[in-house]
Amino acid sequence: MAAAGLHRLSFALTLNRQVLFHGLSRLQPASYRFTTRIPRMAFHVRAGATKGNASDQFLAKVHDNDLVKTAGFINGQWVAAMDGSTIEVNNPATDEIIANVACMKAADTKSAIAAASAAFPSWSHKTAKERGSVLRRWYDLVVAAEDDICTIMTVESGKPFKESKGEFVGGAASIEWFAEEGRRVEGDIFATVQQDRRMLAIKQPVGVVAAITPWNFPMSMITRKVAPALAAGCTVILKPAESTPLTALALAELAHRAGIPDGVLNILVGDAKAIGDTLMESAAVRKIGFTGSTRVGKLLFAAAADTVKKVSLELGGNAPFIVFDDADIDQAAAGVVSSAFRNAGQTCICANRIFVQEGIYDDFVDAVTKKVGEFKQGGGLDPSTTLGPLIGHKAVEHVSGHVEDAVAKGATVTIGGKIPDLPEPYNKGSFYAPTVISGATTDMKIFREETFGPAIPLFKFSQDEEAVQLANNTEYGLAAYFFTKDLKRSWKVAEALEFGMVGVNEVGITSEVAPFGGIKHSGIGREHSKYGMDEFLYVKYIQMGLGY
Ligand SMILES: NC(=O)c1ccc[n+]([C@@H]2O[C@H](COP(=O)([O-])OP(=O)(O)OC[C@H]3O[C@@H](n4cnc5c(N)ncnc54)[C@H](O)[C@@H]3O)[C@@H](O)[C@H]2O)c1
Ligand SMILES: O=CCCC(=O)O
Repeated sequence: MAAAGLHRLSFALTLNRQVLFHGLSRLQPASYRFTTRIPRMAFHVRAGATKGNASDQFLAKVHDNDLVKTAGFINGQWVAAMDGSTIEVNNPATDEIIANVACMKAADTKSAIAAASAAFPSWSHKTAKERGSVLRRWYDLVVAAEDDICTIMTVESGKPFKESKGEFVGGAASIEWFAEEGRRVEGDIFATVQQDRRMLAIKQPVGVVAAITPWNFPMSMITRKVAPALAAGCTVILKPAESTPLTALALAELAHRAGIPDGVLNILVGDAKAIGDTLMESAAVRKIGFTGSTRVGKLLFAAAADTVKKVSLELGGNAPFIVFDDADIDQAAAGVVSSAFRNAGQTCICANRIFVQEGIYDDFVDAVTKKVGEFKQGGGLDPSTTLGPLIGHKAVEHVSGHVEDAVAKGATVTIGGKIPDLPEPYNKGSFYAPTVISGATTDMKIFREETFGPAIPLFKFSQDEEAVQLANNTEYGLAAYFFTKDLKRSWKVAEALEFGMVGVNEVGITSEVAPFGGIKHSGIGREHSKYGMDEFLYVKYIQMGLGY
């Protein structure tokens, strides 16, 4: 990959200007020196900096150890917040500050809206092939920077490096998929009802798109919105989560190097409410693509009404996982553990409520408890770590509140149920021990609410209908899973589950080729696949009169 050689991207974590950690692109293999004490993080861009362009500015900021204060990307320029304010970014495994980034607000947001609006006419008039080629270059540069991006993700989100790699593969695949999919946007020609008229429909980009993303997947939640929006011909203002902005900034730098024109992709880091309100009030912003909590999603949904924006919302989940008595217990236990403890339980599609048929209940509790006992908690850059921290101490309180409530109502903790004893510096991190709860019942918080942490409750059921009724007994409708070897049961249960996605004998359901999204309070709209492209297009009906 020639571009990677010329435009090699490297990131350095610096302490008192002494480089403690250095991640390099795959052309120059990384020599990692792990440290847990990283009070300050800087992106270090080495090559590809042509004098006077934004990469050069980026480089200069890094040399001043100053990027941390700018960190907004508007109209192809790295900019500070207009009021000069900054916010801290923490490593949740150690609670140490790794960066201070710009805290942008309403005035910065207005400037990004102006840039995205000005860039829209020329970007939307490019051919799909031209846009696809730029996206493909972005994909190539992202792939060349894989280890750097995974390192950043791990340090700012806490997820183990191996999990960052997993997210990276999916996140990069979204760019590749939509780079290709843009060329397959097609319209319709309708059979005419009058001899002197022709009727057809074309699809056009909706305009300026606001994308707001969460911290639990710092890369893939971004690429699955930004890539289809850009492929469709829209321009974008992205607001990543304030706790994980660094991955987004790396993606912006690579997008710039790939040739995405100024103003087409803008990044705002900072005050969520001020940025969100300004984006939602703006008549120029024609679409909001949001992933995050159901609470914030509902606020944005209501706010979008005023300017009648197109909306897609990927919100919270409370996924059921049903294990029928004919299932392979080991496979089902492995499935539960891999789904429920992915990203330390902080995945919207994590198995959250496990329903086990009574004949196999005790064996299943034992199998899951044994598997959960194999996790090793610690810092994500340590290769032996298999379970990372939660995003913050509040999240630990939320999970422990669910566990305490379950125990108070009669459940038994078979493993975990506490804050683990970890050595320095992880004793300051936001860890909760992986936890299994047996004897769970429907009056417990853990049944009704999204736990979003490493604790799973096991409920007992006897009949198939009862399992489906329990599974559907939630306001959420994102993902559901079940394990059985019975074909007839598979169809009946898959069709009866009120969820946007169903995994049958499988938990790895996310793919760029398949529609991702929920129903009920889990959201509206779909990401990925051909449906994910439609979210950024509107249909225009054209009638041609031939009788003039
Ligand atoms: N359905 C999905 O695809 C999916 C994927 C990942 C996460 N999630 C959900 O996300 C939640 C966890 O993420 P989170 O805690 O970051 O969610 P969150 O709703 O607190 O934050 C999400 C984003 O919204 C921003 N935000 C917060 N308040 C805002 C406001 N008033 N206006 C505009 N933006 C605002 C945040 O800064 C962040 O960028 C969980 O509920 C999880 O299930 C859903
Ligand atoms: O948190 C939600 C995203 C999960 C995924 O992409 O598999």
